[in-house]
Amino acid sequence: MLEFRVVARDGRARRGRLVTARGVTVETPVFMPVGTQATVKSLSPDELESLGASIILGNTYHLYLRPGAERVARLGGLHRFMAWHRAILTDSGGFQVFSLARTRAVEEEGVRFQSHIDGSSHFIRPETAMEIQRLLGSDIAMCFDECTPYPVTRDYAEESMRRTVRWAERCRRSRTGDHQAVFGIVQGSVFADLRKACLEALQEIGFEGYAVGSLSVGEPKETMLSVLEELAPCLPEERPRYLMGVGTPEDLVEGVRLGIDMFDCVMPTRNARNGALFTSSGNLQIKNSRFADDSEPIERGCTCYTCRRFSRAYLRHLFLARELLAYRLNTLHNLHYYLKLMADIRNAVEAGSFESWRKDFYERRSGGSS
Ligand SMILES: CCOC(=O)Nc1nc2cc3nc(NC)[nH]c3cc2c(=O)[nH]1
Ligand SMILES: [Zn+2]
Repeated sequence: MLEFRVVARDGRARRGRLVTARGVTVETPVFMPVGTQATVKSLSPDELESLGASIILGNTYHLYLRPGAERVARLGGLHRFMAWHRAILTDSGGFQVFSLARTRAVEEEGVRFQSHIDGSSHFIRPETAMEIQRLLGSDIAMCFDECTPYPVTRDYAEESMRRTVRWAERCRRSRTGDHQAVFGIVQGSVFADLRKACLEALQEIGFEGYAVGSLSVGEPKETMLSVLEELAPCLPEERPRYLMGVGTPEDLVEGVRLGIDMFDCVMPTRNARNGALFTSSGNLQIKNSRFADDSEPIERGCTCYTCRRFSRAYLRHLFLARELLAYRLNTLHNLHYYLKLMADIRNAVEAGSFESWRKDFYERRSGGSS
């Protein structure tokens, strides 16, 4: 059973503590680095630990296609396979099937799709998604849902949401792994009444945590925030709240302010590989020629491995030379930035000073008192 306690509140923001059934503690609000193919790209598990990561994401869709869930189970499960002994949340693959797979057909029974790797045909039912996550042995499994694109008509959103609820029922009844919690995913696109109807139906079924799906799928920022503003307070107080696929540093701050506990996003790791680096005053693109002779670190005062040792000039050189070390050093910095941001947010919520911390956060980003 997944334990969760809110230990402090500051407005709608919550400071909480998750303890997985295996006994791993996750301080919330938390950012979960994405480890799509059983690795957070370019980093070792020891480096992830030293960055302070407590929980990472694994992608069911990818691991099902390669190397296969049965193979990972035969080798002792995902934690042992990738030597990561803290917490793992696996997504159900719903989003990947909708965003990655070639040709797909959604039926009541499940989703038919072709692998983006070799074009082979597959059919995933909600029960299959839960079986895959059981074999992987993650600490938190996600229901198989239908991620609704943006924009859609209200009828489409309602039809899709009702299917997600029927699938959630089937997921709840599926056999799950020992010590594995299951989260439901709230759908309903941008329609507040559909979102609330979905949440009520999911609470009827009963889950250990509740995720907000189909956001950060191309909708305007203010639309995402208004959906959250209305929905977040309705999510069960005493259960973890997870906003999927979000987001930029500003999104994390606003998500916490609206009562979200858990976040995942490929941004820090993907941007690192594209040379886009996060700093307190905004992003910098390391390949920019203005850094050619810059002996400063990415960000003065950043305590990450990269900033303690290397100059912007060196990082630009590595990036232009497509040296593998570029991806590692950029990723170490960006993940450090995200994980440190969440640690600062946790301290501010705990101290009851989140609003003043938030004001400083924005001042620094608008080139204020840096
Ligand atoms: C992480 C759990 O994912 C699932 O099992 N289904 C799911 N995943 C999503 C991932 C998303 N990423 C973004 N933006 C980058 N939006 C997302 C929505 C979903 C979703 O509705 N449903
Ligand atoms: Zn740094």
